[in-house]
Amino acid sequence: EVFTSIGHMTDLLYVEQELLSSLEKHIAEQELRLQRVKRWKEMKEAESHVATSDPEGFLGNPINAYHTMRMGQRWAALENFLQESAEGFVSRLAERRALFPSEEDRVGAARALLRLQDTYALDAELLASGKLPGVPLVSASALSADDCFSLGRLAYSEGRYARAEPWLGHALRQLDAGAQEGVGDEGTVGASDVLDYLSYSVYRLGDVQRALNLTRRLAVLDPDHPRAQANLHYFEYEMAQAAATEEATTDDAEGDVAAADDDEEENATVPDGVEGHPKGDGYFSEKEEYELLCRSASGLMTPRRQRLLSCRYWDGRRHPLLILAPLMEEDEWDRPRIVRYHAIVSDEEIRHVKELAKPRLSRATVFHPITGELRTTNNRISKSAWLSEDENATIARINRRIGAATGLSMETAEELQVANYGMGGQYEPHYDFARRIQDASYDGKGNRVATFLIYMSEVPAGGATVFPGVGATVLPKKGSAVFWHNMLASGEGDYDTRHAACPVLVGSKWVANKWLHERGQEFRRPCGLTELD
Ligand SMILES: O=C(O)CCC(=O)C(=O)O
Ligand SMILES: [Fe+2]
Repeated sequence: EVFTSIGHMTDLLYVEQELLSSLEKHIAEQELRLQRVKRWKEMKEAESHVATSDPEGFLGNPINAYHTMRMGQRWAALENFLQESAEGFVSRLAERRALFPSEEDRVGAARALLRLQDTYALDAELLASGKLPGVPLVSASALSADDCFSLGRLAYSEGRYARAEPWLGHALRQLDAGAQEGVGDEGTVGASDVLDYLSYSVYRLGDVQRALNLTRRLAVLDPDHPRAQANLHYFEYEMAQAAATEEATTDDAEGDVAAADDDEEENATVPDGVEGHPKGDGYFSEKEEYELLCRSASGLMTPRRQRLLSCRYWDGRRHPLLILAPLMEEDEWDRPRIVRYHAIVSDEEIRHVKELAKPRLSRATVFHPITGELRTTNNRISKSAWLSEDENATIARINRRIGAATGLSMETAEELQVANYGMGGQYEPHYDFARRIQDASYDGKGNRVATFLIYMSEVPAGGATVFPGVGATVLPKKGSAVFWHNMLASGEGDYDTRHAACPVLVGSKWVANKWLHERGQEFRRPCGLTELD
């Protein structure tokens, strides 16, 4: 799929550009051909006029009669001419079809939009308009009624009626405001499709009166609609009941209402209370904590703690690479200690690394916590590539700089992992170190003792690295890197290092990870004596 990396999606823009220029050529050719057809038609019209004003006189001329006997061939020639005209372009289109995003991409992209909406609490109408923070005004064209309907239906199919309602409502308003223009069957959603889903969503959200009004509209538009009449009666009945007994609730007889898309039209059963909050106030699940941190740029750093953080020039204890050009080291967080190195890689190096990585990017995988298998999941939406220092001097230079900055041995480090995030690209909360003993040995190199995370792009909106357990937020800044230890000096994993990459709202986020391992660090970072050291 392509939606998981913005870098790969850029190829599509060139495919479209090429198709547009062949379409332009096609249109120019068509215009010439149409002119020929028109001239032919005019000539035939003149002949036909003469012929029909005196049919027998006309056919009395054997030449005219002969032409008339060839009538079939002449029209067949026109038919061929008209048919073959589209062939060149259509076959070009067919060739390119293999490069188009798949249905899996479309659904992935729709899910990404809904995820962005969840994480950043975005209004459907605002998102549909494409006017997002950090986006140049001209660059996004709005989502059509069709698009809004698909997004609403996706949320609906997951039982998320509160999420579905604004999308369906926006689709309906767009349809009411005027028909959409498209070619072929683009833009075919009708108000009755939208009303079908919207009325049921509204009903499930408890607004029976509005569900009734929408269903009335549906019944007028489409009197033979399979669900409209029955639902209409049911909603009317329920309104009457509600008027009779004040405390009548909406969900006591849900089985009688038919939901759009339901195979069994009676006994519609859709999961209850999907949007509800089962937990009491003041309790945040990790996911909520994660989303909260992603929304707030500053994290939970208090001014008092903040004062203890500082920045300094760092020469890696007089490391030869850094003596003349010390790094700017800045504290980002105190516990776990997270530091940032500014300007650790240059724009030129970044350009080069991206170029090396791009053709090798493939969908990132995650260890299954129980089986230990590597697989792709929605928790990690990015593509990545491993770059070896043996094949490239830039990679070798970056690795040496990481060694100098951290003072750790690079002998047991993994290769540089370059990642590019896709639409709504994220990596949900995880530890970088392995928790299963089987995985933690890493072929005798020991566990991932530390992470050096290089930001290779700015991210105009979203895409922060967050640590939900402690409330830390780190914003991507191109050319800088953050560094933390994943393990306590005792050799235990530091569970406070659980972290995540927030969904990218606007931009193409690139990072490079360098994971350093335990072996080789014994004299550089000695063990502690207690479990918590
Ligand atoms: O991209 C980020 O901000 C974090 C990435 C990360 O945690 C990882 O790749 O392990
Ligand atoms: Fe990570």
